[in-house]
Parts: sequence; C-alpha cells; structure tokens
Amino acid sequence: MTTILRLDGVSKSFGALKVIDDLSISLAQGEALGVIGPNGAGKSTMFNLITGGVAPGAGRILFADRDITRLAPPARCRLGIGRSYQIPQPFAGMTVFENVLVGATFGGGRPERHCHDSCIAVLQTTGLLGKANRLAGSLTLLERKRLELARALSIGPKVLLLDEIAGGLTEGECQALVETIRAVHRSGVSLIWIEHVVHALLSVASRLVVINFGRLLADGEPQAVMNDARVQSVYMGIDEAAA
Ligand SMILES: Nc1ncnc2c1ncn2[C@@H]1O[C@H](COP(=O)(O)OP(=O)(O)OP(=O)(O)O)[C@@H](O)[C@H]1O
Repeated sequence: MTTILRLDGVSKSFGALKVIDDLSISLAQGEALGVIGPNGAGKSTMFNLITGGVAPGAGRILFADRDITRLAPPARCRLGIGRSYQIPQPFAGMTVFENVLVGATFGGGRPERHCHDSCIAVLQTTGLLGKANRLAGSLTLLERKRLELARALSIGPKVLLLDEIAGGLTEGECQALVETIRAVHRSGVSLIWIEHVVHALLSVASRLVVINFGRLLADGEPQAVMNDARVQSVYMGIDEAAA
C-alpha cells in the first residue's frame, strides 16, 4: 500500500506544555483514518502541524515521500492537503458559490471554465448546489458544516483533514453529513477525521488511532481499538480493573 502522508517522530511544545510527543502516524493512499482522544490531547495541533500553521520542534512530515516539514501552508495546500475547521468560519458576506470559488482559484493557473465547473461539482457533492447564491452568513449549522467541507474540497485535495465536522448536529443531520463524507472518500480522497461523535466516525473509518497527551495510545482496526482496555480507561472513563 502506498503511504501518502506520514508523521515521523513529531513533537511540539507550547512553552512548557508538550502537546505532541514523538508522534508517528502514517496514512495510506485512499485510506479513511479516524482519530479520537480526550479534550486537549493534541488532535487539532496534529492537523496544524500537517497543514503548516504550527512548526514542529522535532520530527518530520512527509507527503507522498516529499519532506514538507518546512514548507509554507499555501504550498502544502497546493500539493493537495485540504482541511476543515472545528468552528466553520466562512466569508459570511459572500455567497456559497463565492466561498468555494476562493479555494478553486487559489494559487491561480487554472482556466476560468475549469474553476467554475469544479465549484459546481463540489457544490453538487456537498448538497449545496441549490444554495449557491445564498449568503454564507444565512446558512443553518448543517449547511455551514457542508460549506466547510465544500471549501476544503474546493482546492482539489488528495488528503482531506476533517476536524470535528459532526459536532453539534442532530442525529439525522449527522447521518446526512456522513453520507456526503462517504461519497467524498469513495471518489478517491484519503481522509483523516478527528471526531468525538464516535458512531459517525466508525461508520466511515477503516482504521482508528487514539491520541492521549500527544502520544499514540492505540492504532488499528476500529472495533479492536474501541475494545482496548487502555482506550476504554482513558477515553470513556471505564476503569481498566472493572472492564
Ligand atoms: N497555539 C497554541 N498556544 C498555546 N497552547 C496551545 C496552542 N494550540 C493548542 N494549545 C494547547 O495544546 C493542547 C492541545 O490542544 P488541541 O486543540 O490540539 O487539543 P485537541 O485534542 O484537539 O482537543 P479538543 O478535542 O478539545 O478539540 C491544549 O492544552 C491547548 O490549550
């Protein structure tokens, strides 16, 4: 299996606080990797390290075998690393279409027709085509989550990082979003999805990792990981002795 993304012994501290501690994780091409861990475990920081918003104190990050550890965030985006944020922050005064167009035209070099068509395709995939001319600021929470996904897809990612995209949705809304994420994955995009809504995550992820205090606690087949006594103790508060 080809590895598309790899963190190799990565560490990051903020002052005296070690947030990521010698973390090594790899993502295979086409894989859907789920990530869980307690609040403050370092999950979003891991995404910030991958996208380049935060620089590691040690270790390397490789994308398709290329060392991108020191590459600026826009260059990583152009290579095909897209992400969504926990709290959607669209351009509220712009339309849904314009929000997606920002990503589709990022970096330049693509013909106008190509950018237009790729925006339409992204809006279709994310179920927002009927809202293309609505102002982003007028969208419901589910629609804003869809737009967050659409903006991440607009750059044409090879690897998509989803940060708690299901948070705050009703069960029905969550199921609808899961269907969309499945469709994105089926189209060939490799995924890393951080999520506290575990049942949604497990319906997409074929592998699950657990991060605790910035370290890898478990990595493997999702059900086996969820049944791991250390994971139940740390993540679900189930006493190892009582388990
Ligand atoms: N830029 C920063 N400066 C200082 N501390 C930070 C910074 N970014 C994150 N932290 C701290 O690092 C720790 C890990 O934060 P992070 O957001 O990565 O955790 P998380 O696992 O994503 O948590 P959650 O599940 O609550 O979103 C927290 O204690 C947080 O306050």
